[in-house]
Amino acid sequence: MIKLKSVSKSYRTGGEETEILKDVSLEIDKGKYVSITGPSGSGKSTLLHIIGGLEPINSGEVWVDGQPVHTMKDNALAKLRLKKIGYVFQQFQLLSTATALENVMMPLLTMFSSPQIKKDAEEALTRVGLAHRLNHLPSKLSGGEQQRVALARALVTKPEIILADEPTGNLDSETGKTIINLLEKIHDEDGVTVILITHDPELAQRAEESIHVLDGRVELKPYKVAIR
Ligand SMILES: Nc1ncnc2c1ncn2[C@@H]1O[C@H](COP(=O)(O)OP(=O)(O)OP(=O)(O)O)[C@@H](O)[C@H]1O
Repeated sequence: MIKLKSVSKSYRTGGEETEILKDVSLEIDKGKYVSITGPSGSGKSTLLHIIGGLEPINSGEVWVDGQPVHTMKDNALAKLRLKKIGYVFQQFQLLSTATALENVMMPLLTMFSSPQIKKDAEEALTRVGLAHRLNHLPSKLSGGEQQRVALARALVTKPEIILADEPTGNLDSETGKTIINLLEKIHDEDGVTVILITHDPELAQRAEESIHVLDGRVELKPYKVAIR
């Protein structure tokens, strides 16, 4: 379960404080598929970063799987992220000098011995349909393939939560759909909690619940039947 209790977040730039999230409370049950929508600049990424322990808050509480993210020190946060959370970003964020396989092995390097790392990374890449692209550099892959590598990298640690920040934003709509289909498959098969930021209302409605961010507040609305 992910729980935010009265969370406020502001940024200070040039001596000016801008409040992005105001007294936000919400709960996301384990295994849910949730979309986050809202206008540009409303604070969607900020909210995702707060949930993932990447961004400190000004006040309130953030709980992830019973752990108090708001009070945890950097080391403990890094462990929590590594063990429980997989990230997928709009810009893929792959290491350009490393092959697909090496990119996916990266999160595991601190966790296991090397034969196991390679096997797990190959498995993750096979799962996203890239068994034939293991040794390609990102520059030799299409945008959709790069995002699939990023998805494999997020999966490889067997996370409980996948946070996806507009993963289709840099892809054409058909390629974007293949990424969303994969995310949905992973959610359905592994029971992973998925939180997806999207500007596409059609994609947002495929989730079980949607969080709408507007003027610093959030509204959580259930979709009675996920449209798939
Ligand atoms: N590190 C930062 N320092 C100062 N202001 C920031 C910082 N990060 C984000 N902001 C501001 O906070 C607001 C919310 O940003 P955020 O990226 O969360 O919005 P978003 O809803 O994800 O936007 P988009 O849909 O355009 O990606 C924006 O006005 C942004 O300029």
